Amino acid sequence: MIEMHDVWKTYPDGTTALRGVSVVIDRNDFVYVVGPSGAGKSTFMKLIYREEVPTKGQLSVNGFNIGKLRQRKIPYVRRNIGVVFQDYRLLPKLTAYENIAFAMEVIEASKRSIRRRTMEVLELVGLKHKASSFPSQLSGGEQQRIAIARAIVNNPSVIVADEPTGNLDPETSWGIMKLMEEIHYRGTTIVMATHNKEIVNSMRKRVIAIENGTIVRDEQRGEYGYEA
Ligand SMILES: Nc1ncnc2c1ncn2[C@@H]1O[C@H](COP(=O)(O)OP(=O)(O)OP(=O)(O)O)[C@@H](O)[C@H]1O
Repeated sequence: MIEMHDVWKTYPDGTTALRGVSVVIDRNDFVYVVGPSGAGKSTFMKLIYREEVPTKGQLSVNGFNIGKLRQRKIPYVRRNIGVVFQDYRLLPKLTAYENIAFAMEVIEASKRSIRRRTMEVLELVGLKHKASSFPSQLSGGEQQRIAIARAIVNNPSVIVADEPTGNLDPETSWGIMKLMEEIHYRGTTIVMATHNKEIVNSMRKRVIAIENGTIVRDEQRGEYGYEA
């Protein structure tokens, strides 16, 4: 569960990106975060995966107070959050398989469980046959599938995805969205920032709209609500 209470974020240069955000995202929610460019969506996401810390207010993820987290607890909390970016961020010198396995090596999983689980998630994203390909040999949609496999390999309770379909054509985007739905169905909370009006309007999930650093709308089975 993610809980924010009157969360503010001002960057070191004085830009205030979030102004008093309060929200509860329950276990197994699927939430789209929408809003104009510069509204604060990425900042909202970065706070959840602790890339940034709040300037003011309370934020907890799975019961951990993110603002006051001790350094040694950070890896433990991060392990429970998978992150997916618009630009995939795969390691170019590692194969698809190695990119995924690496996330398990970092947490010192056993060789046997790495092998088993990496093949399992490759299968889930439909890319077992591309296990030995390098990112440069994969299409954008395939790279994003590998990035999603990497994000879920350690069984996180939450996936935070910041514009995961931003670089993809509509058909490929739909495939990614169906995959996210499948992951959600298997019991993972999904928080996804997106500018994709068509997808938000047809999936009818919870929609949180952020404008100028505040939540202006929070609807179950919501709509995108802006011109694309
Ligand atoms: N590291 C930073 N330092 C200073 N200002 C920042 C930083 N990151 C973001 N901002 C500013 O904070 C505000 C919110 O940015 P944010 O990236 O959260 O918006 P966004 O809604 O994700 O936008 P987009 O849809 O364009 O990705 C903007 O004014 C932005 O310029």
